[in-house]
Amino acid sequence: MKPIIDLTAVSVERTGERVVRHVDLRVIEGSWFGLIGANGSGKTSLLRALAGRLPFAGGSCRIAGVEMIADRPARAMHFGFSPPADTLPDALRGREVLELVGGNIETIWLRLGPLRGALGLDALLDRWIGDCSAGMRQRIAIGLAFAQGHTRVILDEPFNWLDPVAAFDLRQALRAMVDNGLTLMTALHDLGTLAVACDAGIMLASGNVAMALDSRLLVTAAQDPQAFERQTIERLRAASAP
Ligand SMILES: Nc1ncnc2c1ncn2[C@@H]1O[C@H](COP(=O)(O)OP(=O)(O)OP(=O)(O)O)[C@@H](O)[C@H]1O
Repeated sequence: MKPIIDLTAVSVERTGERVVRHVDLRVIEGSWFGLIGANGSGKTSLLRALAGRLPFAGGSCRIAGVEMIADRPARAMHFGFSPPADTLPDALRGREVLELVGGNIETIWLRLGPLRGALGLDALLDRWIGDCSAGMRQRIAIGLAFAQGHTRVILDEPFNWLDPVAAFDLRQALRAMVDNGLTLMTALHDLGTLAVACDAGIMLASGNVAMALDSRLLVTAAQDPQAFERQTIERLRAASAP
């Protein structure tokens, strides 16, 4: 199958230091691609560059067959991307932030589909962002990534701060949307979600691909998530050993 996102030897620099090095990855349309790796391994930097929030320092980034390595605005237009939850404006209510990004709330609900209930967004519409807990902010931030109706969405650690019920409901809703055609990329720290929900992925270590997690491996992982967790933890430990 032809990839919709095709990165070859991409690099990203932060303050002059190369933090993503010659990474290759391919994402098939209508699939969920997971990135795992130690803190500081480059997941956020790679996702932010793909979403046009940072420049690439080299390589090739083809999206739907079009080269976009040097075109940050085109990449930013192409993907839904949630802002970091702690950067949402305190002085606005949930509804105002969502409508600023996605227009009329009824249209936004249509775009969000099962995420509206999974994220409990109705209860947050009239709440000031400044009065929201970290998990409430996270719910709104995830909603924003879908508010414009993108069919390709990038989420950086979307399960952070969510309570167990919300995390479960979000995972189910995202999986249902992927089964319906959404292409999703997420950074994850939760190996259980990677095993049971993702179709493919990579493990990053010090900005390099330490392990490709292909669909065959993840099908096996879903059958025995505990064994997958043990093996992956060993790989992560080895990959981040000094
Ligand atoms: N705003 C920034 N300015 C300068 N360097 C940064 C910045 N953000 C991250 N870095 C550096 O880039 C490298 C990769 O960080 P990045 O945030 O991409 O890792 P990560 O895998 O997402 O980590 P985590 O799991 O902790 O979120 C680290 O060495 C980090 O110190």
